[in-house]
This record gives sequence, C-alpha cells and structure tokens, in this order.
Amino acid sequence: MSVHDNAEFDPENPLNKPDVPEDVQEAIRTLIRWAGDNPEREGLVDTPKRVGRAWLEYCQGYQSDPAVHLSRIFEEVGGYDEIVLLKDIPFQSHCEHHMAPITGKAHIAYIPDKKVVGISKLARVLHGFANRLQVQERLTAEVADCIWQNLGPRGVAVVIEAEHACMTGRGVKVHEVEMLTSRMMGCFLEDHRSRKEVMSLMGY
Ligand SMILES: Nc1nc2c(ncn2[C@@H]2O[C@H](COP(=O)(O)OP(=O)(O)OP(=O)(O)O)[C@@H](O)[C@H]2O)c(=O)[nH]1
Ligand SMILES: [Zn+2]
Repeated sequence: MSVHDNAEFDPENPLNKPDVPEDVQEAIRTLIRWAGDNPEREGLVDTPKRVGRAWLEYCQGYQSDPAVHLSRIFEEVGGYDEIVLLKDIPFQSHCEHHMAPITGKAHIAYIPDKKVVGISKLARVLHGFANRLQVQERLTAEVADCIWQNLGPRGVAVVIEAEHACMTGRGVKVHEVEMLTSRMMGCFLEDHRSRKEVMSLMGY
C-alpha cells in the first residue's frame, strides 16, 4: 500500500472507511491465529479490517510532512521576543520495538525571532511526528528540529514525559514509570538562565 493511496484518509470522518487490502487483513488473521485464537469466529471476523484502519490512524503522521503546519507565519506580533510555551500537550504514539502505545504529554517552547505561528500548530507538529512508529528520543528531537528549521527562532525547548505500554503491560511490567526526554536548542542550550527559566515554566 503506498502512502498516496491513503492521502484522502480522514479518521475523524466516520463515513470514510478506507479499504484494507486483503494481504493486510491476512497478516492480521495470521497474528490472531499465532496468538491462539480463531480469526473466523464471529467476534473476530471484522477485526482484521478494524485493525488495519486503526493502524492507518495510529500512523497517520506518515501521510504528510509535519512542517506544513508551520508554513502560516505571523510576523506582526508587537515584537514579542520572550518565551512562548505550550504546556501539557497530550499525545499518543507507538514504539517501534513492540508497536505498543506510548502515552504522555509534551511541553514545547520557543523564543521567536520575528516568526510566530498559531499556537495550535505546535501541537499539530507534535502529533504529526507522534503518529508514526517512534522512539521517544527521536520524537523529541524531530519536534524540536522542525520548529528550529522552519521558524528560525532564538531558542527551542521540547520536553516529553511518557509511559511505555511495552514496559507496563509486558516485559519488565513496571507501572507508573515515566520516561523523560528533552531537546534544547539555541539560547536554551547555550544560556543556563534561559534553560532554567523555561524548565521552571514547564513545571520542573
Ligand atoms: N530508548 C528507548 N527505548 C525504548 C523506547 N520504547 C521502548 N524501548 C525499549 O526498547 C527495548 C527493546 O529491547 P529488546 O531487548 O530488543 O526487546 P525485548 O526483549 O522485548 O525487551 P524487554 O522490553 O526488556 O522485554 C526495551 O528495553 C524497551 O523498553 C523508547 O522510546 N526509547
Ligand atoms: Zn516498546
């Protein structure tokens, strides 16, 4: 299945149910059989289609470049050049090792240098990268790099706290453990006081 085939996919439209190719459905039936159940039993008959569509939705980030959200720039914001912070943005991703959910929240801050974006766009960039198979370190870096490259700001700080279901529901089975990652760029990397200020605004 090419990315292009799903270009029109809109998971928020319940009437828009994309076809799930037979080979994808068969792969899911194989997995069900391998896990120990019968994919032909009544409750599981439609499951391969549902799972296929669900994965298209979880991985919707592959359908577009998250940088598109940073293309509408406001240059007239009264010369504002202090920290802009969007805090506690919830997200879901899936780890590339087990394809298990990663759930958490992100804090995204930047100090503009003339270029400001609508604040919702920071959450859209996060979701664009989160809706892929990820490791938390790469997700954190990709969000920060995207803002850095497209807005040319004086600084970018991204902090992500998340729980990994591959550590809670299986494997080591430790609960209430969160992974914390951060990426600091520009003045947040170079200037200790700026970093301290942004971390404090983020609640650390
Ligand atoms: N650094 C990092 N590790 C992750 C992330 N998501 C999952 N992991 C880890 O990826 C590792 C994969 O380890 P492997 O030994 O290949 O796989 P495994 O045998 O299933 O490992 P266990 O989870 O320890 O049972 C595990 O330690 C996971 O906890 C992430 O976002 N970042
Ligand atoms: Zn995992």
